[in-house]
Amino acid sequence: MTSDNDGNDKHETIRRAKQELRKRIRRAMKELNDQDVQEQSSKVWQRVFQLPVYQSAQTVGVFLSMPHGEINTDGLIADCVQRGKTLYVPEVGKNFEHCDMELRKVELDEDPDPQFHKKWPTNKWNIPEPPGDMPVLAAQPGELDLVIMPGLAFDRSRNRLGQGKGYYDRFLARMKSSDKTLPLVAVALSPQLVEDVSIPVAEYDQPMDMVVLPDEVIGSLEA
Ligand SMILES: Nc1nc2c(c(=O)[nH]1)N(C=O)[C@@H](CNc1ccc(C(=O)N[C@@H](CCC(=O)O)C(=O)O)cc1)CN2
Ligand SMILES: Nc1ncnc2c1ncn2[C@@H]1O[C@H](COP(=O)(O)OP(=O)(O)OP(=O)(O)O)[C@@H](O)[C@H]1O
Repeated sequence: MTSDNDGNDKHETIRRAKQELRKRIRRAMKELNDQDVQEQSSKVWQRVFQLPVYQSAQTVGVFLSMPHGEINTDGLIADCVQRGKTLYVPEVGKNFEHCDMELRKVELDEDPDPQFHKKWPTNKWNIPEPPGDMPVLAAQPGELDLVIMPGLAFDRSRNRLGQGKGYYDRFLARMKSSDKTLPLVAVALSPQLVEDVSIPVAEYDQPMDMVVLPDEVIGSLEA
């Protein structure tokens, strides 16, 4: 077999293993009821609020949660607004084939609503996105102090399995062209930590600096 073919086989094996794991974790997340999600989410935010890297970050990339199967980020958003942090949120490209994503600056008024996103339009996954009349300011390399990362599953080596479109992988690759290191803090609920297998990783997958779960924090960061 040629070395080229070996490379293709390897990618195909990784892709299939990722798909299997996504199915399993999506199924496990369906078992959680709304109360489980709320309780676990607030335990995660209490841990995040104590992190020096969070406390010192002025400009933070966050995400606005999907209605189901994910940590609820309302508590995080409210805390950021109350502390006067500048927020950037995902906006996916209109061309869904390209899987392009920007993190866009959230322009808030003098007396901001901590749940501003509740009035925003939603995309095809029911995720709120910035309204058309908000100035389009996309995060540039070096601009963010911290990114709070979504993901479907994580392991103890801080590898991440995303929703499968590569949005964050591509975004982070673009943000890398800056001298400033960008701390990546992933947040997840208990069923999303896989203990029996490792997350399959390809070359473009970046490990997280920290994974914050309801009952523990994996990894560390200097403030
Ligand atoms: N809240 C939140 N916002 C985010 C992300 C995220 O993970 N969470 N993303 C992180 O990248 C991007 C959106 N990526 C997504 C990619 C796929 C699906 C999704 O549900 N896909 C399939 C699932 C079914 C299947 O394939 O089996 C679907 O369309 O139903 C959702 C979000 C940007 N915004
Ligand atoms: N930096 C990159 N440049 C180009 N293509 C990429 C890059 N990162 C990932 N991809 C492509 O994106 C697709 C999805 O990748 P993968 O399955 O690793 O997504 P994911 O990490 O689970 O998703 P996400 O980042 O959206 O949460 C793959 O086909 C992969 O080749």
